Amino acid sequence: MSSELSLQAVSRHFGDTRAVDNVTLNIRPGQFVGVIGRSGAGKSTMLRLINRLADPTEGSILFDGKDITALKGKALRAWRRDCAMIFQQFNLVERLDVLTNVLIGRLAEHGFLSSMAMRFSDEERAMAIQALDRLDLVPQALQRAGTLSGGQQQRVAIAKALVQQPKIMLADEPIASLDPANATLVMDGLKTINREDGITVLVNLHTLDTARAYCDRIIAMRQGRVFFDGTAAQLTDDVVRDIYGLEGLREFNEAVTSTAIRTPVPA
Ligand SMILES: Nc1ncnc2c1ncn2[C@@H]1O[C@H](COP(=O)(O)OP(=O)(O)OP(=O)(O)O)[C@@H](O)[C@H]1O
Repeated sequence: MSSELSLQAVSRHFGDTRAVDNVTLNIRPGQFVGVIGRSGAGKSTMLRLINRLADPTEGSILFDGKDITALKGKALRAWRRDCAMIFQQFNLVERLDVLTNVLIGRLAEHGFLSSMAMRFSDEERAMAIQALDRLDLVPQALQRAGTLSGGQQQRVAIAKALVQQPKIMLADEPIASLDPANATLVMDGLKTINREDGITVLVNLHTLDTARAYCDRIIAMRQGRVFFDGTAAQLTDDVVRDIYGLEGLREFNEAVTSTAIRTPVPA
């Protein structure tokens, strides 16, 4: 199927650690997929393999039928543009204003010289303002990114990803440092983009409630393997207990409560 993302028996080992262990998944275009699991379960490594920040030890990853693990040079840069990544710590240039940070998302389209000069067209500026508008951030457009709250910074990061015009958005624990109100705004932003633009979203989450509320499909990982793959409705405590036993239920609930030990960024 066109634009399907497919992981085929993918593993990534670090010495004796099987960070990702024989994972096979097919993700249809436009799905909103949440990945949950205890710290160390392999969630980040899986996203990093998809956008080629890491390479698999075994297996292949296909998008649109093309093996993305074989891409190099220009083709690899094009894949990274198609597959935007959002990080827990926002990855913005704090001393630059919000609009410029969003425009940086366009640099993959520029040649070396125009990248160095950070020259952007009127059309690109309009695109960046429109992306900020969708995330309710136009009033902050000329403010330095470092002066925004954590939730606002994460929404800027989403706007920056959006102007890349990606086909997939990968988000590695985008709300783990945020308070609940800001976390809701960020998740709402991702959901709107998913619904309105049909962009596939794959998001690592620590809270089961968030996964249930937003995701069409939930994948739980344990020791590098897929431990559960289904809809939120299928993910009742009874189902988890039936399939995985009491130990599984305990692990499931533990897996998603570790947010409490993270330090929130002030709103
Ligand atoms: N670059 C690396 N070198 C060595 N080991 C690594 C590396 N990256 C990840 N690992 C190991 O792989 C396993 C999976 O890590 P990963 O970060 O993917 O888990 P995670 O589910 O994202 O955890 P968290 O929720 O804490 O981010 C862990 O045991 C981790 O220590």
